[in-house]
Amino acid sequence: MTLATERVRWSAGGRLIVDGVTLEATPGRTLGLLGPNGSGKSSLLHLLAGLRRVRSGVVTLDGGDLAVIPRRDVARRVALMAQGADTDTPLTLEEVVRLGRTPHRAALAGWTEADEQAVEQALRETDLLALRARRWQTLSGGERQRAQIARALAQDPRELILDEPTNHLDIRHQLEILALVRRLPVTAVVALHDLNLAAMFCDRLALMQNGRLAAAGTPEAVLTEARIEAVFGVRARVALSADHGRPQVHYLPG
Ligand SMILES: Nc1ncnc2c1ncn2[C@@H]1O[C@H](COP(=O)(O)OP(=O)(O)OP(=O)(O)O)[C@@H](O)[C@H]1O
Repeated sequence: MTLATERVRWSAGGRLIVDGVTLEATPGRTLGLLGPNGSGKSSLLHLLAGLRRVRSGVVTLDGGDLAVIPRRDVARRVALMAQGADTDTPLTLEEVVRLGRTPHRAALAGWTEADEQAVEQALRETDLLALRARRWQTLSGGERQRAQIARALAQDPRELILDEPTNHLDIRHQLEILALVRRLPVTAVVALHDLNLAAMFCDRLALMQNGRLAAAGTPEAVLTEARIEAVFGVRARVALSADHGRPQVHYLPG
């Protein structure tokens, strides 16, 4: 068991933003969250991370109501890399990644070997060892994005929630980061805009539309031509890739 939602609703600004979503992540697998701009993906991810309270319904972690689990216990389990979390900090890249260890450290306790190893591993896996001493302000958008992912990995979560983790990355790093997420022994929920990358790297997909779940299931089941047109308003041809066997979307003009 891991993260799940049951008929979850959340509203803001007098509007229902997440409207009755029931969803279950599969332990150890990668769930991709798709949907047009403003369809409620980020809002749902914040609910899954326990950073927002549902208006009705329930978010569960291992079957228990997330809202009653102490914040620190949730932070030891669930890491969220949010969109637009970037700040102008005077810290170095490595110092930012080390912040990921905060939920695991007792008050006044020193830096441990386990903390050190988690940070080293996170820097290695995100290809950032060479940049560790760089000041945050001097990093490119993509380098910062990889550092935010490294910070989430240093948290050593069992549930890893990523909101568009690849939108600033070059194609090699997009492929590497998504392959890494799939390879890690975590339950991952990842919001993505690239339907082809989602199909390649996610075990299951959930498609949001106007705050509701329009479809959920395997990439083949979710990414049909009719659904892409209905949800995104885009005509497309979908074929199984001869190289990796997953659906690949070819967008059609007009
Ligand atoms: N705190 C808030 N107050 C008012 N409206 C909000 C708030 N948070 C989100 N919204 C609105 O809710 C809708 C869904 O936003 P959300 O960020 O969850 O969508 P999204 O699917 O992640 O979009 P994108 O693909 O553009 O990142 C949007 O219309 C947004 O403006």
